[in-house]
Amino acid sequence: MQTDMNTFSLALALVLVTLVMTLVLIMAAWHSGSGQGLRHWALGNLALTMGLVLDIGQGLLHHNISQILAAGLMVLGLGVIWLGVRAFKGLSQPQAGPILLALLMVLVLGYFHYVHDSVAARLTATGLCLGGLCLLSARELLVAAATPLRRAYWFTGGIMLLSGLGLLARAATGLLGPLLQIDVSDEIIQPVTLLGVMVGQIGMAGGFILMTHYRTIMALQQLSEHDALTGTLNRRSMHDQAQCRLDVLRQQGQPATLIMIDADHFKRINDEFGHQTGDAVLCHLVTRIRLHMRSNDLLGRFGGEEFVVLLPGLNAKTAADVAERIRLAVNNHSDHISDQPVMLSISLGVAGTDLQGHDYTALVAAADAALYRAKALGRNRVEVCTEADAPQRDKMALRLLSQFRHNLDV
Ligand SMILES: Nc1nc2c(ncn2[C@@H]2O[C@H](COP(=O)(O)OP(=O)(O)OP(=O)(O)O)[C@@H](O)[C@H]2O)c(=O)[nH]1
Repeated sequence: MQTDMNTFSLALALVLVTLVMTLVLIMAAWHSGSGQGLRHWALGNLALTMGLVLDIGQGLLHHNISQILAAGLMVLGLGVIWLGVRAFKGLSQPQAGPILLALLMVLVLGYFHYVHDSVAARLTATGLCLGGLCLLSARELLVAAATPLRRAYWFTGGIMLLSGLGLLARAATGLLGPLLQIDVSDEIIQPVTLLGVMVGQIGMAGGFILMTHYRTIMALQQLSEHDALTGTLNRRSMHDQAQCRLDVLRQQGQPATLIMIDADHFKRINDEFGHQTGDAVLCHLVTRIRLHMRSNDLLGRFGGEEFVVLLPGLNAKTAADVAERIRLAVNNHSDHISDQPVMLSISLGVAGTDLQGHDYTALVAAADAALYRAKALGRNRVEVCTEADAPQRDKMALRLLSQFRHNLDV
C-alpha cells in the first residue's frame, strides 16, 4: 500500500514537472520568432504530458485503452522532440515519421492486449520504441559543434542517451523477465522508471532552453563582431582580434604584415550604378580578397570601401606579393557585378612588423600612409611602407596630393 502511494505520488509529480516544462517551452517558443525547434519541443512535451496523464489516470478510460493511447502519445511526443532537434540543426524533418510510429505502437499494443495478452511484450515494445527515439535524438546531438553550443548539445545529448539506455533496459526487463522469472510488474520497476523519466524530462527541457540560449548568444556575438553587409570583422573587433594575434606572434618572434585595401573611385560606381550595385561590388571585392587568404588570416572592414587584412607569419616582402595577387584578381574579374558592367580597381598599402613592431595601431597608420601614396601615385597599385617613421612624416603631404588628384578626378 505504501509503495502504491509512492508510485502514484511519483507519477503525479512527473506529470506536474512535465506540465511545467511544457509551459516553459511554450513561453520560450512564443517569443522565439521562427522557433527553430522550440515549437516542436513544446508540442512534443505536450503530447508526453497527455500520455503521462492517461498512464496514471487509467481509471478515467477503460484500462487497456488508456495504456495503449498513453504509449501512442508518448511515442508521438518523443518523435516530435526528435523533429525539433533536427529543426534546430537546420536538417529536414520527416513530419509523417512520428505519426506513423505512434500509430504502429497503438497497433502493436492493441495486439498484445486483445489478441495475445502479454505484459512482457508490451513492456518490451514500448521500451524499445521510446528508447530508440531517445537514442535517435542523442545521435543528432552528440556531434562536434562550435562552442558554446557544443556544451549544450552534449548536455542534452547525454541526457537523451541515458534516457534511451534506461528505456532499453526496461525493454530488456520485459524480454528477460519471464526467462529469469522476474515479475515484470514488480513494484520496484515502476518507481525507478518514473524517477528516471522525471530527471530525464527536467534535463531534456533544460537542455533545449540552454541550446536556444547559447545559439542566441552566438548570433548576438556574430552581429556585434561582424560587418552586416560583407560579413568581415567590423573595425572594433578587427582591432581586438588582430592585436591579440600580434601579441602571440611577438612572443613567438614571428613577423606579420597588414594590408590596407581601398576601392578606387568608389563614389563614381555608386553615382553611376546606384548604391545597391555599390554594395554588391563591396561583397564581390571581399570574395576576391578571401580567395587569397589563408585560414588564419584576418579580414576586417575599416571604413566605407576600405578593408584591412592581417597576414600572420608573413614579412612585408612576401605580403606585397599577396597584395599584388589580390589587386590583379580584382582587376581581372570586374566586368559584371549584379549584371552591371562595373570597372573596379583597388589601391593597397602594406606595412610589416619588421619596421612598425607588433602594434596594430602603428601598423594601420603605416599601411594607411602607404595606401595614400598608392592613391597619390595614380591608384590601382600596391605600395609598401619602407621607413619606420615615414607614415607620420609624409602622411599629410600625401593626403593632400591624393585629395588634389581626387578632386581633379585623375
Ligand atoms: N554602396 C555603398 N557605398 C558606400 C558604403 N560605404 C561608403 N560608401 C561610399 O563610398 C564612397 C567613398 O568615396 P570617397 O571616399 O570619395 O573615395 P573614392 O570615390 O573611392 O575615391 P578614392 O578612394 O580617392 O579612389 C562614398 O561615396 C560613400 O558614400 C557602403 O556600404 N555601400
